[in-house]
Amino acid sequence: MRQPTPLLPWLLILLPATAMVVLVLVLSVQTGWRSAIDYLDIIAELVLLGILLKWVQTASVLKRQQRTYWVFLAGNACLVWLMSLKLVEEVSLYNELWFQIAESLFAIAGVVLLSMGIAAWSRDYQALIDDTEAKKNQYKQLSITDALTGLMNRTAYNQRIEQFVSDQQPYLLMLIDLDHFKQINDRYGHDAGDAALKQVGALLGSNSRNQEDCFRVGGEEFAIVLTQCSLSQAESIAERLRTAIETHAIRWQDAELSCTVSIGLCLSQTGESPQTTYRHADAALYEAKQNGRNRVVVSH
Ligand SMILES: Nc1nc2c(ncn2[C@@H]2O[C@H](COP(=O)(O)OP(=O)(O)OP(=O)(O)O)[C@@H](O)[C@H]2O)c(=O)[nH]1
Repeated sequence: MRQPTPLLPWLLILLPATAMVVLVLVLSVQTGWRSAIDYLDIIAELVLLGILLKWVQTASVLKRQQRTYWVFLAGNACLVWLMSLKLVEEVSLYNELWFQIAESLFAIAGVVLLSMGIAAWSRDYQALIDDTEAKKNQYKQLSITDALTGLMNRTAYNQRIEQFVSDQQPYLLMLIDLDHFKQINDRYGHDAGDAALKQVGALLGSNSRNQEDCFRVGGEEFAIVLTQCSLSQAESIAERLRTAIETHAIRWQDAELSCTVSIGLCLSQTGESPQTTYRHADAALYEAKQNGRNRVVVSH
């Protein structure tokens, strides 16, 4: 969007003001000066003029919203013209009909344009607030989302578990780790490894009761948290997930890779810290790895 040149608004205001000063001098010579008391009016009008000019400077913060900015500026210019004419009238006693009409027109135009400016500014401001709010939510969402898989990340996992602990709600933690994942990276390259992580993540997400229950908590490690579910139900879910991954062909370019996972499952105990529950699930996962991988082990 093209920004208005900073000089132009000032010229719009200052040129007529200068013209008015010249007019005052010329008309004063013709009509003579008023009594001293009327100079109070002149001072008041000068103060108002000063305020309006200050407004022009303040309104420059609106430059991003060009239309609003120009409406404000035009409203201000009209009022500056009005004040200038009033000054001329006050100082020089010049009071012809065209002067009165011009003053009225500037007064009406000034008030209408400033009102329109204020309405437009309120709309712009509201849009800015909405935009900021939307961006804040977007950044918040990004901060808890894993960029590769699109699943919730470790931060989101920690927040969720903290919530369970503070609500004293028991939960089942399933730690899922890809088996021999290093070999996929070594054999097919890091991009193939990424593709495998994405596809396994998608599979876990779509097989979870709720996508929000599924997290990527490490390089090739995922977690699923379940509530209102018995240990044996969770074990069948884990078994179902393990089979789904084992039988899924991971597509990478023209190749189809296969991959298995080991799963450690643990039920949190009342008063237990999140770290302890995680350690128990991790120990079960380690056991699954030690016992030959591609299996589910429940922590007892
Ligand atoms: N492509 C890719 N690889 C990753 C990412 N994060 C971690 N890794 C790799 O995952 C591999 C993990 O290797 P290990 O810890 O030895 O585990 P593993 O080969 O799966 O063996 P086990 O867990 O014992 O079955 C390492 O090679 C890491 O470089 C990632 O975001 N993308």
